[in-house]
Amino acid sequence: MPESISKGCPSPVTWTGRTVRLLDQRWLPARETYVDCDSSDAVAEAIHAMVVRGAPAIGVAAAYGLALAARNTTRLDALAAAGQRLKAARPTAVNLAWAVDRVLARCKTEQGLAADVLAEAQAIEAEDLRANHAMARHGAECLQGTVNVYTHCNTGSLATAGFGTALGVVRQLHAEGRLGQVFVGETRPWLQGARLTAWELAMDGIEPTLIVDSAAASVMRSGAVDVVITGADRVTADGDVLNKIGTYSLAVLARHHGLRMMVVAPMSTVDLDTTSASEIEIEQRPAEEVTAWNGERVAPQGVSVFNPVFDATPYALIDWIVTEQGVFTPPAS
Ligand SMILES: CSC[C@H](O)[C@@H](O)C(=O)COP(=O)(O)O
Repeated sequence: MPESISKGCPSPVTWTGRTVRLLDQRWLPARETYVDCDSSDAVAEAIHAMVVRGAPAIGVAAAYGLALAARNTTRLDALAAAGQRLKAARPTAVNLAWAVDRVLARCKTEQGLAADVLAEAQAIEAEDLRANHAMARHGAECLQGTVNVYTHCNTGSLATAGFGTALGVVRQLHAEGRLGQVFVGETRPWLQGARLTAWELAMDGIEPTLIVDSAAASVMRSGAVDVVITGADRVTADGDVLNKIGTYSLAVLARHHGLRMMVVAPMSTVDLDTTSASEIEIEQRPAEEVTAWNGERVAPQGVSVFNPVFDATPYALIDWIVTEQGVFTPPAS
């Protein structure tokens, strides 16, 4: 398997030397457009607006955002302030704060600051790509024979430095000729599954079966799925998994139907400073994401909306947490 991104899928984040170029994921697959950010604050805004999304990808974008900031200042306190604004763009995926902290930790002196920041951002990007390929191999090794998969959200090249986390395992199974059917949940309200995962897989010649999220239970009951494979936005020290809203429901359903649940995430997603999910801020997004459909209002005016974009799945419901350093399994209960 070549150490590259999947065939044909454009990179979500590109350092151009003058700007951070972001593939605007809000309009995919209908329109392939790019946003050129020329400041760290523009990158922070783009992360907040979900021009770029996916835990590892926002970490890479933030690291390059600091590279932009370091072109305009040699002051470490100014760089740290830019880092704080980047971290505040989205609270749940720990890769964002991890990447900012890692870049800042490298910057001990004002001399050669711009080059140091850029080198660290490039290292973060390269390491993420390598981690994805390692996780793909580890994840596929956990599974025997031909495997029918259910996956959620988008965890592919668009969400990472390339290849993907959960989708990397799907790609690996495909490369080994062991991929059966792949069910992709549409992932309301932002439709990462329908818009992004289905698009990415098609580019690799993998034909997914797209379903509405609420069809998951009956598809599992029909016997068409062997394993649910998702990514993560944060894994706590206790092994709780924060991931796209709906992941917890899928884990409960998988356990009820006797299916396996695999979470695939690089060590940059593992937050050993947090013990359990209850300590983590779950991002809430605007009501309009739920009350409107394709720009048209569908819910009555004034309806109250609760729109958390992540949920927490307890470790006990997970069979494997796959990282580039190896596979963790919960202790037998
Ligand atoms: C590999 S990215 C981490 C996740 O598994 C991904 O599915 C996810 O939840 C991303 O959320 P998003 O809100 O689209 O940034």
